[in-house]
Amino acid sequence: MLKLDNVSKVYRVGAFGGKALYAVNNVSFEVQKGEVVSLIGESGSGKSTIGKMILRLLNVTDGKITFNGTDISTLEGEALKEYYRQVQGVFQDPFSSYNPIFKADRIFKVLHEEFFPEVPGAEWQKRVEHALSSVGLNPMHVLNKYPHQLSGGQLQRFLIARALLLDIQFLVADEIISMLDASTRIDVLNLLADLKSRGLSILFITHDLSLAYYISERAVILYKGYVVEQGAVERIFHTPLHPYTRMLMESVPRLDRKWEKGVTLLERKIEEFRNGCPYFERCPVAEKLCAVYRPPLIEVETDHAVACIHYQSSSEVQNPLDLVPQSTRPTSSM
Ligand SMILES: Nc1ncnc2c1ncn2[C@@H]1O[C@H](COP(=O)(O)OP(=O)(O)OP(=O)(O)O)[C@@H](O)[C@H]1O
Repeated sequence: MLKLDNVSKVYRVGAFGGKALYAVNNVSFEVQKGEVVSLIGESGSGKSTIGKMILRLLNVTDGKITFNGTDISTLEGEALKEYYRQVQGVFQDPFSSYNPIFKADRIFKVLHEEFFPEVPGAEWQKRVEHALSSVGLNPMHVLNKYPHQLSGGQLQRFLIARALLLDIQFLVADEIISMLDASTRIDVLNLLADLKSRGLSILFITHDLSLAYYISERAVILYKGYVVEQGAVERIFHTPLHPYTRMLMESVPRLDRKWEKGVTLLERKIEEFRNGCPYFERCPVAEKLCAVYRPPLIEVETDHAVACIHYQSSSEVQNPLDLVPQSTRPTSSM
């Protein structure tokens, strides 16, 4: 359904845009119909940039995004409008999507005028009420109110209802539950699960591995714009391979044990680093070679790929400076 092929995004930064910042680097993955794929990574790893490129809010610098086989960068006019009927996004801060001087349900009026001007008002009202009910809201309680009179969870559901009115096939859900309280979180998560069971595909953007495990079938782990691990969420959750994914797993608080270990920060000299593994600075098991060698994603078992030198056989490793010829597979203590 939706496919990213070697997608990169470069921002021009610094004085007069003289420096290139690779926010997303050569990322490839696919989301099938009715599938939820989680895009996981810490702040600044490029998650939102990917979401915005899918929603055509940002152009792709390199590579291609296709939706049902069509390169989305070629869409214009009616074809682009049709794309937005099928692909929509909901973002982290629900309040920022509303203008506080207008009632919250204005988003439905705008949608009516823009996409469905031929539908009579009474019929549209019925559709709005139906969409609100299907996201668990009582139309009587939430219509005709200003944004400040509704909770974050209700506003978030409004946005999902808006997407449903378009009869979308693909939803980009960018950190949509991070601002909600625990009970509302679970409601919105269950709503997403329900939408999935009705055939909707979702790209679920999060920094929280446990949320991803709850909702998705597949996961893509991003670090500094690179995919470091991807595959079936069960495999990643139960057998995380990349040292970064392991660190994320250690950061998940668990009720059955005291939280002792946090983020591993190592004192590794950055001067040593020359276009090597993006995780080199922080990796507890990095070798000298990792400073200069960037490992490709290698499938180590069905539906589980990792980009780490420790999972490549030494013959596959192209040592750019002929520094260290051997690398060994990690032991269970890694
Ligand atoms: N318009 C921009 N111009 C320059 N750099 C940008 C721009 N937008 C994002 N970046 C940079 O691109 C990188 C990726 O940003 P992005 O917002 O995609 O990360 P993220 O993983 O979604 O983070 P968060 O979880 O904090 O939203 C960051 O280093 C960010 O500073």
